[in-house]
Amino acid sequence: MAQYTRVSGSVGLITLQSPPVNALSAAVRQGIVDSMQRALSEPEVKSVVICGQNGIFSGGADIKEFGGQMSGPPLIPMIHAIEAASKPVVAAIEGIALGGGLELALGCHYRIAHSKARVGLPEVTLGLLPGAGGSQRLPRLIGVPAALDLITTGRYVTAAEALKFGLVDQITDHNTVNVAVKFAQRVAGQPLDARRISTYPCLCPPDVDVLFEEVMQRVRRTARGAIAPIACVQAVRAAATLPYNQGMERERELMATLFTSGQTRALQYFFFAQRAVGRWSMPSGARWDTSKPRPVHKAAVIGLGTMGRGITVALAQAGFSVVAVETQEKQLMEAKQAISGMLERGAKRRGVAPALDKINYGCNIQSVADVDLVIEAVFEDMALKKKVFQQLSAVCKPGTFLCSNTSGLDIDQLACQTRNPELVVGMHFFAPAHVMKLLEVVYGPKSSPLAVATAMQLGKKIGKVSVAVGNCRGFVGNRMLKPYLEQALFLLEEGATPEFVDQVLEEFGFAMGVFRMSDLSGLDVGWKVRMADGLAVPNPTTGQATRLRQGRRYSPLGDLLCEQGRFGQKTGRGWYQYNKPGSQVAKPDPWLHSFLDEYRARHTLVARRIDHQEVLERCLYSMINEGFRILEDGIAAGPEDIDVIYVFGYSWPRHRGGPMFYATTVGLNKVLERLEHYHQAHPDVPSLQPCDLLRKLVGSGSPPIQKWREVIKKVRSQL
Ligand SMILES: C/C=C(\C)C(=O)SCCNC(=O)CCNC(=O)[C@H](O)C(C)(C)COP(=O)(O)OP(=O)(O)OC[C@H]1O[C@@H](n2cnc3c(N)ncnc32)[C@H](O)[C@@H]1OP(=O)(O)O
Repeated sequence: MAQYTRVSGSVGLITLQSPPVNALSAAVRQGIVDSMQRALSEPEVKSVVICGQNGIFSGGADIKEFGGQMSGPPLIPMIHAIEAASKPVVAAIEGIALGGGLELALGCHYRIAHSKARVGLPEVTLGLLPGAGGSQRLPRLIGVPAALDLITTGRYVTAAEALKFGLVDQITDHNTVNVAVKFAQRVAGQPLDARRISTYPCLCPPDVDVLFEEVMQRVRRTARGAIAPIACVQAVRAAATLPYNQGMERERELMATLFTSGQTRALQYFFFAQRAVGRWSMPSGARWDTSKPRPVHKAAVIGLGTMGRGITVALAQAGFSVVAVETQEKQLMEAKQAISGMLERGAKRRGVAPALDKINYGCNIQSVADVDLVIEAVFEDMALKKKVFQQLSAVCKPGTFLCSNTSGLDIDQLACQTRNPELVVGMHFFAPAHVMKLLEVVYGPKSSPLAVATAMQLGKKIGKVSVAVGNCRGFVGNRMLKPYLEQALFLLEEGATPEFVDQVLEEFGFAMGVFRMSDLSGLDVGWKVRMADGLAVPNPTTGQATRLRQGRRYSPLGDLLCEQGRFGQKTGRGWYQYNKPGSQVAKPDPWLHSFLDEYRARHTLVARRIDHQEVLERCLYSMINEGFRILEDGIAAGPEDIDVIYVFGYSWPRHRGGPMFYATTVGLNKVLERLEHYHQAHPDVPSLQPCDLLRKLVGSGSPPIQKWREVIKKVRSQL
C-alpha cells in the first residue's frame, strides 16, 4: 500500500509501504493512484514527494505477481499520470530504485537521491526489458550510449554516477525526504513542460547506427541464447528512431514477447532460487534460522597452489586477516608474489587500496594456532589431507573450524582425523576462487549446524553464493558432472567428434562445451582419480573388456589421451590442438580424428550419424537423472540448490534456470521416457536408468518444481 500525508503545509507526501523492498504490488500501485488523486485535488497541496518506507525507494515491480492474474492499476498509465500531473512531483530516492522503481522515478519531474542510493534497470536479468516506459525515457534523459549500457547489462549505478549521467538532479548526505520536501516547496508553481522526459528528443551520437550494430553484435555474442538483451537493444533503438508514443508501442510489443517466453519464467525461478539456498537445512532438521554462526575474525589457508591463492585473495579482499601457509619456501615466495599481484590488480579495478597487509605468510603449520577457521587447500590426495587434518587438530586452539577445499573427497574421513569432527566441513571453491561466485559448503554426518552456519556466513561475507550440501563422492556439482562427461565420451565412441558435441552444448548455452572445458581444467586431473579408483589401467588388454570395467560400460578414451601426454591446454594438446602450451584457442585436431577412427576399428565399433537431439538428451538427461538421485539421497535439500550450483559453478545458461528447472520445461514425463529409451539401448550404463524419484514425480502428475520438496519428503519418509 502507500500512505498519504501532508507535510510542511503544502507538500503531499506519498510513502510506499510494502516490505521488505517496497515492490510495486497491486496494493502499492492502487495506493499511489489514490494518493496522487488526493494530492492533485487538495488546493492546499502545491507539490508532491514520493518516497519509500524504511529507507528504500522501491525494488521495482513485484516479481511474485508475474505469471498470475493481473490486478490493480497497471504501471504504465500510473507513471504517465504522474508525469502529466499539474503539480511538481519529486522522487526522494533512498536505498534503491530498481526496475519499475526507477521507472516510477523517471515519471516524476525531479529526482533527489541519497549519496548511498543505487539505481538501475535490472529487468534484463529477469528476461525482460524496462517495460514501464524505462526503455523510452532513460535514453531521452541520459543519451543513447549510457542508456544502452545500463539497460542491456542491468547494472546498478551509485548516486554519484547517476548524477554524472543526469539521471538524478541532486544528491544529498542528509535526510533525503526532508531535502526532497524542501526542494518540492521551492519548485511549487514552476512550469513543468521542460520536466516531462517523454517530451524530450532522444540524444543520439552522430554514428548511432554503428553504435547499435556494435552493441547488438556484442550482446548476441555474450547472450548465449538469451533473448532479453537483444530485445533491450531493439527497444532503445525504437527510442532513438521513433516518436515517444510509437516507441512505447514497440516497447509493449517486445515486452509481450518476452513476458510469455520460457526464459523469463526460468529467470524468475532462478531469482527466487538464489535466495532459497540461503535458507539451508540439514537432514537432521538443523536449519539456517535456528543455527547461529560464530564470528570469524582470522582465517588460515593451507596450501598455496592455484586454489589456495584464490581463496587467500577472496578472504583478504573481504577484510579478513589471513595466515597463508605453504611448507616449501620456494613455492611460498612464488605464491606471495602471485597473491600480491592479484590483490593489486583487483584493487586497481575497484579503485581501492590493495589488502596486502591483511596477509601473514608462513611455511610452518604452527602459525595457524590462533585462527578461528582454517581452509585446507593442499593437493587432492586423501593421505596428504588426512595428515594435514591431524596436524591442524593438534595445533589449532579449541573451537577452530577446520574446512577442506576438496572437490569431492570424503569429508567424514577427514573429520575422523580430528579431535572435534563436529567442527569439520567442506568449503569447495571453484577456480579461480577469488572470481567464481559458487561455494559448496559440505556437511558430513558429524558436522555441527554451528560449523555449517559459520561456513555459510563466511561464504556470504566473501561474496559467494553458498549452497549447503551433503557429503558424497563429488558432492553435488562434480557428482552430476560424471554421467555428463561419460555420455560425451560414449558419443565419441559411437561416431561423434569433440567439436560437434561442444557445438551442440554451446548452442544450448554453455560457455564451453564439455571437451573444451576438460581441456581447460586439465585431463590429467580426472585421470589420476580414475587411476586411484582402479578404473584407468595403463595398457589394458585389448578387446571388449577394456570398455567394460567394474561391471559397467567404460570409455578409456580420456586415459589414452593422457598416456600420450595430452593433458589439454597446458600441454598444447588434448581433445583439441593449441598453437602452444597454455594457449586458449582450440582448433580441431586431425590427429584426434584418426585416433578415434583407429579406436573404433580396434573395438569393432561402427561410427553412426549422431544428431543434435541425441547429444543434448544423453548428456543433459543423464546429468539431470543424477540430480534426481542427489535429491532422493538427501544430498541436496531441494532442486534450487542444484540449479544454483550449476549456474554459478558450471556455466549452465541462467536463462534455462538450471538443470532441474530445465527438466520441467522439457516435461518430466519426456525426460523419463527418453532415459528409458537410452537405457534400453545401453543397459550397461547405470546412469541412464531412470531414478525412482523421477518416476514418482511423473507418477504424481509432474508437480511444479516449487512442490517437489513435498514429494521428496514423502519418498524419504517411506524409506
Ligand atoms: C517489467 C518489469 C518491471 C517493471 C520490474 O520492475 S522487474 C523487477 C526489477 N527489480 C529487480 O530486479 C530487483 C530485484 N531485487 C533485488 O535485486 C534485490 O532483492 C534487492 C537489491 C532489491 C535487495 O537485495 P537484498 O537486500 O540482498 O535482499 P534480497 O535480495 O534477499 O531480497 C529480500 C526479499 O525481497 C524479495 N524481493 C526483492 N525484490 C523483489 C521484487 N522486485 N519483487 C518481489 N520480491 C522481491 C526477495 O525475494 C527477498 O524475499 P525472500 O525471497 O527472501 O522471501
